[in-house]
Amino acid sequence: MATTQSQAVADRLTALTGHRVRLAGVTTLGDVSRAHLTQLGGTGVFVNELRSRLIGGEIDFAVHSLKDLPTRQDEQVVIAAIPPRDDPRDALVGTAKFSDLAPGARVGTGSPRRVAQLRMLRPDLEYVAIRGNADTRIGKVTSGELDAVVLAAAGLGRIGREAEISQVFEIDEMLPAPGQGALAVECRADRHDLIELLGVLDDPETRAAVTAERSVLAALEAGCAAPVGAFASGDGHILSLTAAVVAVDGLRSVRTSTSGPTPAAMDLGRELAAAMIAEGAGTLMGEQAH
Ligand SMILES: NCc1[nH]cc(CCC(=O)O)c1CC(=O)O
Repeated sequence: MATTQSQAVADRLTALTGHRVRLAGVTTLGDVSRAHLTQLGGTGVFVNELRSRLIGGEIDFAVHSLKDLPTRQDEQVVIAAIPPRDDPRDALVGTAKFSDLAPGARVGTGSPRRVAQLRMLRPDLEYVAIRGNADTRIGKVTSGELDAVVLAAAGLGRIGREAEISQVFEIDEMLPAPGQGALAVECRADRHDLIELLGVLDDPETRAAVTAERSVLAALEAGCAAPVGAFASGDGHILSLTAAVVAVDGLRSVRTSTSGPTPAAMDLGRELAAAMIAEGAGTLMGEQAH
């Protein structure tokens, strides 16, 4: 997935600027370790290795899945571009549609956000914690070990396995992770010419949407492993933002929506998070902080 999405960004940059791009593959701890992501310190494990190569000058820019970026920005690097977003939704790869799975069916996902929301929809299924890349996860369905797995539709599209999707969850039933489906193109903060060059890849509408979503996450002081979903979309002027915190038992949730002027995306997220905390979101998250 990382190679495909990096190559797509490289090709687009070449098409728009004429600059040739050479891919430098980087294997991170997150790729090789079998430990659960939460034990490795979250998805920051994918990001830190790339950032240290940027800072060391070994590579000029890095392509990340935006949802894997910690909300606190490292000041030595900047997000020079956020390209147009792919499908932000979650998808089921399985033997049947979600509503048609038999009671007790085994559904794999490593994400507390997904488990919590799936439990709200189908408390009668068994949720199994899994890790590994998309191929490994899908393999557990093919082998019969699991009846279904839930993955990001965008990731499945990037690895050419969208044909195996049995159902795409609507945003209303399953709020995606903040930034899901979007990419971030990062470079060193002192490379002004490069920042300008990479700017051709930026999609302001996507940037505004993911800014609002990530601002909710930051204001809730939550990370990528938190059961927090957020999604924003707009018409270029007004941004609509919905966010939810769901207890992993799937019994309680705080869900709120708001809308406001697109340039105020950051404030919109912050205000929504404050409203969620007032409704008890902090308590819900605190319960799973152990
Ligand atoms: N945490 C891993 C990760 N990071 C980005 C994606 C998918 C692509 C995307 O959301 O941009 C995935 C896999 C998944 O959630 O299924």
